[in-house]
Amino acid sequence: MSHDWGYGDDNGPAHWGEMYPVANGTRQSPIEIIPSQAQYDPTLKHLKLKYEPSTATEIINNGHSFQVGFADDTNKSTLSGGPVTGTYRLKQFHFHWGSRDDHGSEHTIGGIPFPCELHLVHWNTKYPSFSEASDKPDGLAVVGVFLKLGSANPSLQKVLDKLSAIQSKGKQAEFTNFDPKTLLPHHLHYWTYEGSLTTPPLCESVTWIVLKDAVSVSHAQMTIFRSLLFSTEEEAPKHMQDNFRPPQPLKGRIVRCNFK
Ligand SMILES: NCCOCCOCCNC(=O)c1ccc(S(N)(=O)=O)cc1
Ligand SMILES: [Zn+2]
Repeated sequence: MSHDWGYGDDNGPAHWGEMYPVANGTRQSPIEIIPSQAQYDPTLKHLKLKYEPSTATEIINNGHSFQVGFADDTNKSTLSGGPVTGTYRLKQFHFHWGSRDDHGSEHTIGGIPFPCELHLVHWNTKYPSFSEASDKPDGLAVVGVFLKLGSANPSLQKVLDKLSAIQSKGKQAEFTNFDPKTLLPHHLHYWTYEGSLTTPPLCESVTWIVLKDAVSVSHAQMTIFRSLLFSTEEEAPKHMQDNFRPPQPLKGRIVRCNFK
């Protein structure tokens, strides 16, 4: 019987290595980003994100987070440039958040967490599919965006308005005509490093691109995230919160940045 992973005391990040030994590998994510130790790399290109709103398809509560899925059978929504070679297709975006506003992100900046972190997941089109790409060293590119407490975010609200339809694990609803670009800050300055998925199977297949600038989220909006449930409709309700992995050892990796 597979021991389902989660974020509880008995199946959380401290236990993931029992089932997924790569949890103790050499390029695990997230990490603590220390700006003063990042190396400016003038050869890094600007990040090119091209998203077509019609490729958004559905919103799903998968029991660990909620995600907005995209049709990835064409190059309509892609990431290129930045630290990557070639073209990566957008597959989904999702979030990680805390039980209170003083923590919740996966990456931290100088040891400081944010209340929430957005991940936009892309796969390398040199491979035939996301699944094929997901365990290759250059298979995935994830853009991480910090959400900081401030004014309500109208673009995020369009996503949050759908959460009542997917409160329990396994529920999904149609979600289309949404442009993920509206969730990004104006400037795409970034840190980049070689890492992994931050949830099992923790594959060491991710080129991380963490944006320096954050976007806003209000306290009331954070409360909507926490109204989701980890549990199915049949189970005792467990609020979906603290669904983040803490920072992992850098193990000699260099973090580069495209800004001075
Ligand atoms: N089925 C073949 C192997 O598939 C392994 C890939 O895992 C599939 C499910 N997980 C993910 O897609 C997945 C995607 C992104 C992130 S994260 N939080 O690192 O952005 C974590 C997990
Ligand atoms: Zn994530």
